[in-house]
Amino acid sequence: MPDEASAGDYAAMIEDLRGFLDRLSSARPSPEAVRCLREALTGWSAELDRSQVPEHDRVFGRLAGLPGRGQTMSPRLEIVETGPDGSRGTVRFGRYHLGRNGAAHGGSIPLVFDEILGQVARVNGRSLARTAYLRVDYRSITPIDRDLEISARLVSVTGRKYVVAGELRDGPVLCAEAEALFVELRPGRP
Ligand SMILES: CCCCC/C=C\C/C=C\C/C=C\C/C=C\CCCC(=O)SCCNC(=O)CCNC(=O)[C@H](O)C(C)(C)COP(=O)(O)OP(=O)(O)OC[C@H]1O[C@@H](n2cnc3c(N)ncnc32)[C@H](O)[C@@H]1OP(=O)(O)O
Repeated sequence: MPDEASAGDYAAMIEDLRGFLDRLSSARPSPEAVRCLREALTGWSAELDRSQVPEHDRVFGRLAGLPGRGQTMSPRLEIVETGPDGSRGTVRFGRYHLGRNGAAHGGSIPLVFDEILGQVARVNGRSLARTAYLRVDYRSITPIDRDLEISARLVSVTGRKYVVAGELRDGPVLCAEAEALFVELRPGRP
């Protein structure tokens, strides 16, 4: 993990990256801008090639406490409250997550549910749990570019099995709901 000072920089860089992806996805850059961007990306890929590390030394997605735990794969999720019975927070789907007509892409919604529901299983579990199934019902379109409320609650625990349910809301509107089963890994199982 980075030290405290560089963790702050890393967190800010992840926010910049989210902003960049939003801008890129809603831009029509000129051919010259595309060429420049490509050159810059090629340079940064070469730089990052010099600091590749094994999985357990990665920083991306391992900064618990940061929105989205410091990763950009799923929309920006900020947990406001968490406990053994459940969690709640806010999530913002960016322009990067646009499907069509102002609605978030249907595949980006399970990503966020897997995150928040998985955290509830994790809080309750004795060891790591994996998603066995994740069912999402889309009830209404999920708008991008504004904070939505998301919640997860523990439904049942049966041996190694944790059933967790979640809701995504835009004010009074239920956008989607989900149910997932997380199964605690057997000892020694990768
Ligand atoms: C080192 C520092 C790390 C720092 C990290 C820092 C910060 C991170 C912070 C936070 C992270 C927080 C949250 C994490 C976020 C997201 C979580 C995402 C998790 C995933 O995204 S993970 C990827 C997708 N996931 C898979 O890649 C699973 C592939 N799969 C398997 O790995 C196995 O399949 C497994 C393990 C699921 C089960 O395998 P198994 O051998 O242990 O158990 P078995 O098959 O015996 O099932 C036991 C009982 O579950 C029932 N059961 C099983 N599957 C079922 C199904 N689908 N439907 C209904 N019932 C089912 C059986 O029927 C039986 O039930 P019963 O006991 O009643 O008979």
